[in-house]
Amino acid sequence: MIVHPELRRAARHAHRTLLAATLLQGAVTLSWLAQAVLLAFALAAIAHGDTGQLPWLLTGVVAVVAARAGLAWHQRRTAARAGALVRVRLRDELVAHLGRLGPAYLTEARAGAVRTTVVDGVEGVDAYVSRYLPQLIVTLAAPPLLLAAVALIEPRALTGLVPALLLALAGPRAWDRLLARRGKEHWDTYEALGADYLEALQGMPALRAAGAVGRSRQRLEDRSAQLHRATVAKLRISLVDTGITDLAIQGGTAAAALLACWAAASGATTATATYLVLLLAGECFRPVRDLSREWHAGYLGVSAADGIAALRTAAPAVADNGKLAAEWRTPPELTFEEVEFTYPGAGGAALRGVRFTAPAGRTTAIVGPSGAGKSTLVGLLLRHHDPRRGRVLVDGRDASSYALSALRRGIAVVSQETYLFHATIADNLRLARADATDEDLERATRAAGVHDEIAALPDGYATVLGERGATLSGGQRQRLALARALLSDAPVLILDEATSAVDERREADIVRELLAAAGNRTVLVVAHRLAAVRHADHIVVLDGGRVDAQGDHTALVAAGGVYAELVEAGRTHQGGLAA
Ligand SMILES: Nc1ncnc2c1ncn2[C@@H]1O[C@H](COP(=O)(O)OP(=O)(O)OP(=O)(O)O)[C@@H](O)[C@H]1O
Repeated sequence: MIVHPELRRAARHAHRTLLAATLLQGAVTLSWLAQAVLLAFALAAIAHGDTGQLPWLLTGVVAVVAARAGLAWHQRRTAARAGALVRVRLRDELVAHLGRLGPAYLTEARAGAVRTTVVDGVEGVDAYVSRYLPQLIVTLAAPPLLLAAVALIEPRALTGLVPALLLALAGPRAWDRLLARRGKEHWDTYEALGADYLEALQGMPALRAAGAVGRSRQRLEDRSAQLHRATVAKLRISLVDTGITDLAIQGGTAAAALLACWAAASGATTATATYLVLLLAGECFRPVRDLSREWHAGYLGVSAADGIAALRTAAPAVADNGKLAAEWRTPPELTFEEVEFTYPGAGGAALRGVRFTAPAGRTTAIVGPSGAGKSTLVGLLLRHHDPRRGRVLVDGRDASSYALSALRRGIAVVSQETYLFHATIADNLRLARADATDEDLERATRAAGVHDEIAALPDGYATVLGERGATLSGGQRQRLALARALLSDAPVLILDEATSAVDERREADIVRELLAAAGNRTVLVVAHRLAAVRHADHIVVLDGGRVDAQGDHTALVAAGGVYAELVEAGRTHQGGLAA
């Protein structure tokens, strides 16, 4: 009888429907009671040889059985509706919260574990809330009423019934803590197995390339064995629990029967009362037996409850207290003011005293060696994290003063790791703007240099892509993602290594086309390869988390320093390739 606060909270999503399901469950229990009473009277009538009332009594039994069939059907439907409501609302809530947690959360949590919680865990909550909870309430309410009825007929029967009922209900409580702990251990192992499988499936090409498929399979086998052990440990406790309940039920029913027979044999009670006690004693334990059955269905929900609570209450990396709507009349200016940032748990700062302005409606390039802090800057602009010191200003206001969703809607990002979904090319593009026309799609794909390749496919824009765009080349995936970003109306466009998978010959052309298509948006281009950014209005050179220099290409080359070194390294690389 574990009632986890998270599950109680989930039940509130469908409290009316659940109340109806519980009342119907109560009505089903009452129908068993009515049947027992009618049968007791029928048996007593047979014992007395008084068969005149038998047809009415037996017709009553048939009517009760028919009514129960109808009530049980209605109860199951209502409970299923309540379960579906809870499932849908809880999943919505979790997915919305995941959106608030943003990508920063998934750098710590494992995607497969989150998937297991949101999919399997919520299914378990459905079973717990829709089947176990109504039965629990009925089990707590019905036996006391039945005991009161038995007390009125034959009080001596209570000496067998009450201790047995107390043992059946309270006995397994001694195991609750252990049961909850085993359930949690089982769930943690199940989550880890889900996470390992997802990672192994997604990383199959890397595993194969590294010749590590066998080792990965061994790891999955070990995890499966671990899950098996956790399942057996959980089952062992659960079976002890069920065993005690069964023992108490059998013992209590037998004791009540013996007492009732003894009372009848000694002439202390009538035949009707004896039959009534015999049948009602059985009914006292029916809800307990049903509860034991539903417990097994709802146990998964109890095991998953901690994980669901942890995900639902996980604190986002940034607070969403801003109210501004991010509706800029013209594309905004972006300013970094003495920005300092250290990743949680990292040894050193990723950015130190970064200060520069990306002018409104112009293109600013951010360049620098690997690890210089370029992507971190983009993350701060999108508020995946907030700076430890300093400010990021968008259109002159602190980024944190905008509502988070509005700020992120105003900034379209194409990063090195694009994400395309298992859907048609057109659907993937329309993620950015659901009402985009076919002409809008074509304009964007032309600017991103991918229209001709799409048009050459047998199904053109209706081609269904493999998961994560697996049926396209890396360069094609990136260019589709670029087209998608162009389609959005966001006034700020960020290209974070967005053309890294495109061959260098095409990169400069694509960037030129893109910037023309971007119109007067404020554009930030993060790039390793300088050919793509040399024509930017403004170039900021980052090194070791600091701004090393800024200006235009000519001035930066003339000044020497990191930028000139990067240009030189690029030339050497091209020379090496050409050689
Ligand atoms: N999630 C993280 N947790 C801890 N440290 C991080 C995290 N992400 C990045 N870093 C560290 O922050 C520093 C800046 O990383 P960042 O990704 O911003 O560099 P970058 O200039 O974009 O590099 P690249 O050109 O290789 O993509 C690096 O030292 C990196 O190791």
